[in-house]
Amino acid sequence: MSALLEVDSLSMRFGGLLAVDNVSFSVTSDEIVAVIGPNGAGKTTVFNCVSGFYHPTGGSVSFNNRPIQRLPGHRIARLGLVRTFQNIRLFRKMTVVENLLVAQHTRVKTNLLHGLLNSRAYRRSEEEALDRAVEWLRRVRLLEVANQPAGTLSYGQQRRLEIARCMVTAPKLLLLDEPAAGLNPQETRALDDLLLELHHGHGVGILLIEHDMRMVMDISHKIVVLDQGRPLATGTPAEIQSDPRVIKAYLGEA
Ligand SMILES: Nc1ncnc2c1ncn2[C@@H]1O[C@H](COP(=O)(O)OP(=O)(O)OP(=O)(O)O)[C@@H](O)[C@H]1O
Repeated sequence: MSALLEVDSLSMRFGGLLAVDNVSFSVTSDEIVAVIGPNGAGKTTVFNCVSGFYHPTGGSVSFNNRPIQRLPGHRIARLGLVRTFQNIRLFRKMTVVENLLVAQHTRVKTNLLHGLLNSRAYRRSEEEALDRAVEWLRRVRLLEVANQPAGTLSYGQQRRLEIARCMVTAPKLLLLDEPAAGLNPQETRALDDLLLELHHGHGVGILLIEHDMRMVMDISHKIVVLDQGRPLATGTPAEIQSDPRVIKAYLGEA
């Protein structure tokens, strides 16, 4: 299967600091790929380069065979590459369902005039957006809290809402920055199931940064290990777990 995301010789320099140094990897729509490494290894910087928050200072990023390293984040999102953040970023005062409706506004195909005239096309697209929101709330088990302000949800629920917010835009690739952070073991297991369902049931490629090694080893097909910005190893969970360089740099510390 050809790669959905191709990261080639990626580098990112901040003044004197080379935060990402010559990193290459790929993700197909058939894969769950994890990026791991000690604190400060450059994981989030790689995500920021891939999702258009930073323009890399070297190398290239292509998505569906199209170079994206110079595109702004919103254009990349429209191509089908969407992300979550380490710190949850929801509209806390809006209700859960409103968060999912807002997320779809770049997608709903109507213009301002249609909206002003309350045309049939506009109403239909709004109805479809609501149907999609409800469907995803059901899948992430948040339907019963649909009308509560997002800020009142538990941490685990907010994490699931963030994923639903990505999914209503029908992405091809989902980037998740520490999705299990702050979750209890039970919630983390539920997250495993959700990610596997997205992958199997919806054909979405997944690239995640995660410190929870149990989760990484259980659900990833491929793991990319970074250390001080540099690529240390890439392989299957079994290969990574038995790689002495990785054990020394990372797993040995855990
Ligand atoms: N905007 C920035 N300006 C300057 N330095 C930065 C910037 N963003 C990141 N860095 C530096 O780049 C290095 C890599 O940081 P990054 O956040 O990518 O690491 P990480 O692997 O995601 O770490 P963590 O696991 O703690 O989230 C760090 O030394 C960090 O201080």
